[in-house]
Amino acid sequence: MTTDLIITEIETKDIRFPTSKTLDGSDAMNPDPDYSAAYVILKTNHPNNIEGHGLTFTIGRGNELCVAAIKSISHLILGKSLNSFTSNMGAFWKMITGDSQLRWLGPEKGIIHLATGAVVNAVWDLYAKVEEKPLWKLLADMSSEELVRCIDFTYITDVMTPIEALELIKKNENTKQTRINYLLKNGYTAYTTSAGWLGYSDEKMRRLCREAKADGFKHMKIKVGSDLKDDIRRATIIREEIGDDLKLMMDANQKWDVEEAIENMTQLKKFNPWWIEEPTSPDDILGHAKIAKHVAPILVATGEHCQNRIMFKQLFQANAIGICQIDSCRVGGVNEILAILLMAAKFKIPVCPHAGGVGLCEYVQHLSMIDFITISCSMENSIIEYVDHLHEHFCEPVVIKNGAYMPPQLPGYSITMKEQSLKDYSFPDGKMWNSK
Ligand SMILES: C[C@H](O)[C@@H](O)CC(=O)C(=O)O
Ligand SMILES: [Mg+2]
Repeated sequence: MTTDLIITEIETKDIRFPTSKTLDGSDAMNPDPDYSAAYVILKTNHPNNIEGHGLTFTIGRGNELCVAAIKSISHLILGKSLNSFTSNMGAFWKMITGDSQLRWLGPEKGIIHLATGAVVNAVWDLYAKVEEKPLWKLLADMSSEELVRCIDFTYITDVMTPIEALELIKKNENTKQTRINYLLKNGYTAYTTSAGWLGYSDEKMRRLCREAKADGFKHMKIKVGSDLKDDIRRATIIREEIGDDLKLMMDANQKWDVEEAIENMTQLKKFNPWWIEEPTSPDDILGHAKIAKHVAPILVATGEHCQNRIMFKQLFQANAIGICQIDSCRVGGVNEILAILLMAAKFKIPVCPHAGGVGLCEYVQHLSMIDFITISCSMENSIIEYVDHLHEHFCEPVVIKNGAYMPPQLPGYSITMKEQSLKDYSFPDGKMWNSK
C-alpha cells in the first residue's frame, strides 16, 4: 500500500487547555500559559483510514496564527504520495522549508517554522503508522545511509558533513540491538518539572517534591527569575525536601540580562544547581557563552526557543551551552532534530529535551531514544524532561516507571489525541471554552 498512499485531505484544529486557571506551566516570563496545540491531521486513501497527526505547541493566544501557517504550508503535501516523501526524506524537508514565497516569512524561524514542525512531524507519524512501528523503531531500523539521507545539511557543513555524519553513526551501528534491549528493560531517565512551577504555593511545592521523590525521580527543576529573594526561598524549600543527593536544575525562562544572570547565579550557586536554563535571550549566543564561562561548573542549558539547527551550531561552536535542549516542534520536526543531535554528539554535549508543554513528552521520548540507539549512543548526563499534565488526552500517553520513560509501543509518533479531547478543547467552540 505504501507506494500509492496519497494525502487526500488536511485538517487543522486550534486546541487549547485552560492551564492558566491552575498555573500549571507557569514561569517568570510566562505567568499564565494555556497549553495549546496547533494540530494537523493528514487524511489518506489507506483502506484502514490511517491518518498522520502532528502538532506544534504554543501557550494560548496566537495559536490561531500557527494554525493559519499550517494551512499555508498544506499545498506542498496535499495530493502527494507518502512514498514520494519517504524515498528521500532530506529532499522532502528541503522542499517544505524551501517554498520560494513562504520562506520569506522565516527563513526557518518563527511561526512558519513552528508550523513546519507540525506538518513534518505529521508526515513522520503517518510514515511510522504505515510501517507499523513506533517512530523510534522506524528510525532505529534504518541503515546509517538512510538515516543520513533524512537530513538537510544546508548551512551546517562547516561543522557536520554527510560523510562525517555517516562515520559517526556507523561507528556504533553493530551494537544498536544492545541499546534497544537496554531501553526496553530500563527505559530512559526522566526528570520532573511538575513540582517547580512558579505559580505554585510553597505548600504545594513541598507536597509535589515528596511525591516526585517517592515516584523515583532523581532530578528536579524549579523556576527562577521573578525575584531573587523568592528564588532563594523556593530553592531552600526544595533542598529541604529533596536533600543534597538529588540533582536540582533551575530555569529562568529568559528573564535576565547577561550580567544579571551571572550575579543572580552567584547567589543561587549555594543550592548546587546542575544547570541554569534559558538565563537570557535565546538569540544571544555570545551572552550564553559569557554566562557559561562565569557560572561554571554550573552548566548553561537552552533550546526550547532555539529556532533552528544553525543557531544550535553556533551555540556549540561558541562553547555557550553544556546541555542541549532540543524541542520537537520549535525547529522543523524530526529531520532537523537529527541534524542537531549529530552536532551535539560531535561536540559531546548531552541532550536533555524540552518537554514542558502539551504533547512534548509524548514527542521527545522518541528523539532521546533514537539519540541513544544510533547517534550519541550514550545516556551520560542525558535525561528527558517530564511534566505531569494532559497526558490523558493522548491515545498512547507516556509511560513512566521508576522515574524513567518506557519506549512507546504503538505505531506512530505517539501524538494522536483522543477524538473527544480534540472536540472538547477546540477553541473557541469546544465545550471546555464555550459553556453556553
Ligand atoms: C511556559 C512553559 O510551561 C515553560 O515554562 C516550559 C519550560 O520552560 C520548561 O519546561 O523548561
Ligand atoms: Mg525551560
